[in-house]
Amino acid sequence: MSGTLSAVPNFSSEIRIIVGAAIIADGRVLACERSEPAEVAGRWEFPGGKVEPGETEHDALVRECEEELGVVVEVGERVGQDVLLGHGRAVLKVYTARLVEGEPQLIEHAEFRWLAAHELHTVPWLPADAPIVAALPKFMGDGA
Ligand SMILES: Nc1nc2c([nH]c(=O)n2[C@H]2C[C@H](O)[C@@H](COP(=O)(O)OP(=O)(O)OP(=O)(O)O)O2)c(=O)[nH]1
Repeated sequence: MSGTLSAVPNFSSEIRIIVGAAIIADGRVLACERSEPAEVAGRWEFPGGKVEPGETEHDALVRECEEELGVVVEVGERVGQDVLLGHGRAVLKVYTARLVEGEPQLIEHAEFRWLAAHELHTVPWLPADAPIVAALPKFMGDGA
């Protein structure tokens, strides 16, 4: 060991990518209530999670929607910009998606709701989602 930190992989500088799916059907988006961990339980989010090593963002979205909701989705366009999370240690990227197989099941979430554009403010989103929620209506068509 040289005693310098340069020989040690600096995991702290790695930025995790979190992907979220804004699943849209008939002008409504699927909002999901987190059941855990305690700090975020009761807050609402887009289904999704961390991109695993070797996985594309697209693959991660498809996998997370299957794990969390039991559905197959087709991934569409980016919604809004990257949102920094955890003091810059992670970045949230949200994409539109549409259901191609199955109906959402409550597997990991406490509740879900299909919200029209004018109802987006009716649930307490995770704070980081605010700019994404603001950008969403133009992707939702005429469902208000
Ligand atoms: N899925 C998702 N996560 C979000 C959103 N907004 C937001 O701040 N987050 C944060 C909450 C968490 O700190 C992190 C995602 O972590 P997660 O626990 O859902 O990821 P995961 O499913 O891969 O988790 P795990 O299997 O490793 O426990 O991103 C959002 O809209 N969707």
